Amino acid sequence: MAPSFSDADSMFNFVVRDGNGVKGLADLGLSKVPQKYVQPREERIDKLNATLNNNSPIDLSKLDGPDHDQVVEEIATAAETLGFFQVVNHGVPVELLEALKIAAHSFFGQLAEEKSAYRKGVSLARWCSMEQVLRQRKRRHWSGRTISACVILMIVKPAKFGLKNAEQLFNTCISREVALEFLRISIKMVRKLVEILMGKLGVTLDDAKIDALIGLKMVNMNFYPICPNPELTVGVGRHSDLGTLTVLLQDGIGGLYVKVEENMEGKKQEAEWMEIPPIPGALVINIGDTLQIVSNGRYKSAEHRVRTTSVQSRVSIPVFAIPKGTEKIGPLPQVVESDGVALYREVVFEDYMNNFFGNAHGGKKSLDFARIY
Ligand SMILES: O=C(O)CCC(=O)C(=O)O
Ligand SMILES: [Fe+2]
Repeated sequence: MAPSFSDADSMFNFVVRDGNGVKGLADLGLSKVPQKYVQPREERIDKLNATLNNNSPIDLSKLDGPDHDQVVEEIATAAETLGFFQVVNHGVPVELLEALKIAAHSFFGQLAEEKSAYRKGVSLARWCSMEQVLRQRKRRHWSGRTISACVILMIVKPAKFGLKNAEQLFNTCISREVALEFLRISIKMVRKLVEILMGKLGVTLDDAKIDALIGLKMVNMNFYPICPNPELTVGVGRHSDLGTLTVLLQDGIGGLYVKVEENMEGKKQEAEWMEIPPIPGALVINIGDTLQIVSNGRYKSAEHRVRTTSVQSRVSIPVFAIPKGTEKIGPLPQVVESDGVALYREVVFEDYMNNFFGNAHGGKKSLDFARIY
């Protein structure tokens, strides 16, 4: 029998405590989402009012040929304007991308009891409903995700953590080799992109400095169950990513929207939302807050959000490349010198991160923590 959710806690218990996730709600076959998931009008995503980003994906293999400079230009321009672009010929084999998407579906397709082996406090490879993260919020997101910063630690050194179920996770959903390969190639690409973007600022960073910017890697798996009311809900609300760069694998369903605040001439305009459409074989790259700070505002950390879907469940797998907590993050001196002013102060990344996760912030307010002007 379907649970009745007579009070605020009973639904939370069903979704979080009992490990059913939002998927559990979706599986009840509700004809309308519970009120808690209905977003205020200004947060809803109006598909018909959004534009489509029809930029061609950037072909990274051309970095090794005569078109090198043009490709560098395309990358820098995208980072300076939208803060989002897509890449092909990135080195991750298509079969590997497919295996990752299947793994995400198979993880979330497990029974609540099976997934509970990975719940917070039980396993370092943990999964949670967005609710767990967003309990304080008035309105909830129609999605679930694994928080797998620790998965990465485990795929590298599972024994160190004494976690038997790390093996189990990787046997059930994906082989450790596949996950590691994705991480390895993605990070190689991130390193290259950081070098290129820094180069365009006139700065050459040594390996240690690049490591400082991308020292931690987190891989999440996001799951957006079928939703009866995509027009009323959000999969993930407006936010920017906190790190340096994010590499995102999205499946073919679509629903990722980026806020466009400037027109082609770089002038402020009334914000519009633009969909980043799925392109088979491509990976999405976006700039995070850290890179905006380090570049003194030259590269744009893009505000984005995700629509829910009524057709088929959607998965996405972001790799977040972020600094280590102890790193100090601030505008690069060479850039400040040429700009004549520092727009951000130097912050310890851990403080930035605590502020980022500790406060419900709509959009890009997270950057205010470091902003001077
Ligand atoms: O699912 C997506 O397309 C994007 C997810 C996202 O923005 C995130 O995990 O930070
Ligand atoms: Fe994001």
